[in-house]
Amino acid sequence: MASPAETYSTEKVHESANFLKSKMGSVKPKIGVICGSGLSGLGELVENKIIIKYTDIPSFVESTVPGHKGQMLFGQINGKDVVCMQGRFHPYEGYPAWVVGFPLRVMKLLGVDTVLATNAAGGINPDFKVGDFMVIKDHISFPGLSGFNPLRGHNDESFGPRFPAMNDSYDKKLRTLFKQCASELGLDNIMREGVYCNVAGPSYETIAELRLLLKLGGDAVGMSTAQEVVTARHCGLKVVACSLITNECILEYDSNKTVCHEEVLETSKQRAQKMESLVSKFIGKL
Ligand SMILES: O=P(O)(O)O[C@H]1O[C@H](CO)[C@@H](O)[C@H]1O
Ligand SMILES: Nc1nc2[nH]cnc2c(=O)[nH]1
Repeated sequence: MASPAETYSTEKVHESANFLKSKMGSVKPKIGVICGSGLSGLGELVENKIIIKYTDIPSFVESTVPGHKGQMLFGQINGKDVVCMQGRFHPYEGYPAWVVGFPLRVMKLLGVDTVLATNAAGGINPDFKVGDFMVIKDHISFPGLSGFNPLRGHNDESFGPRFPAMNDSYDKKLRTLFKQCASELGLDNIMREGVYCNVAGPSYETIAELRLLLKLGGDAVGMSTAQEVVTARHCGLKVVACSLITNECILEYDSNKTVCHEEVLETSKQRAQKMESLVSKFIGKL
């Protein structure tokens, strides 16, 4: 009989978590932060840092994408104990969906109850401008819908149910708090809310694909976050997520513009300070 594809192993998640517990000293993180492309600077907010490279953590893989540092930090942001992933894993790096979600289960075992995920995304909504922030209210995961779901395979009931609901993935109260923090920082003019389309990448989208995403109700597009959110929600973590709109999506055939990762990283660099102030304020209020 054929065996199911390789998937989570409970022992491996516990092994990673136990390794990290032995390194994180007296830090007791209830908050997990994931830094998106070019947003590793959020890690600079962490005080009294303990740094652990992904390559040293059992069952973690390498972060191969420019703008993702590939290390886990423990310490405090604005007085709150946090664990911060400076860099994430993407399916286009060749990793199965469960590997991309693996750190979220590890966070759960470390005591985390709330995850703040950030990402860089292209703006599909024509009202959005480069440099805007978009608090995510929902996602459409094309890989997830077509079988590339991190929960595929054996279900470990100790983490969550076989068929978890996802309609309330992006916590309403946390979204409101996030927007309120943006308001207090005078960022209302760049703060949006919308639907994140998760695509597999690594190629950016064609014009026809982007027009399809727009018609389907997408506001921004990127190659991450959904697998993390599905894994986090499955094991009962609360989620808030924010995209930085790093580039305009080209929807017209006569445009002479294009998109590249350098532009993505450049916009992230320009908005890093604002994102850091927002994240710090938000975490201080959790
Ligand atoms: O989603 P993050 O990791 O922020 O990065 C986004 O930016 C990269 C493409 O420029 C892709 O990895 C895409 O997902
Ligand atoms: N798929 C995709 N990912 C991105 N990440 C940052 N910008 C983009 C984009 O335009 N498309």
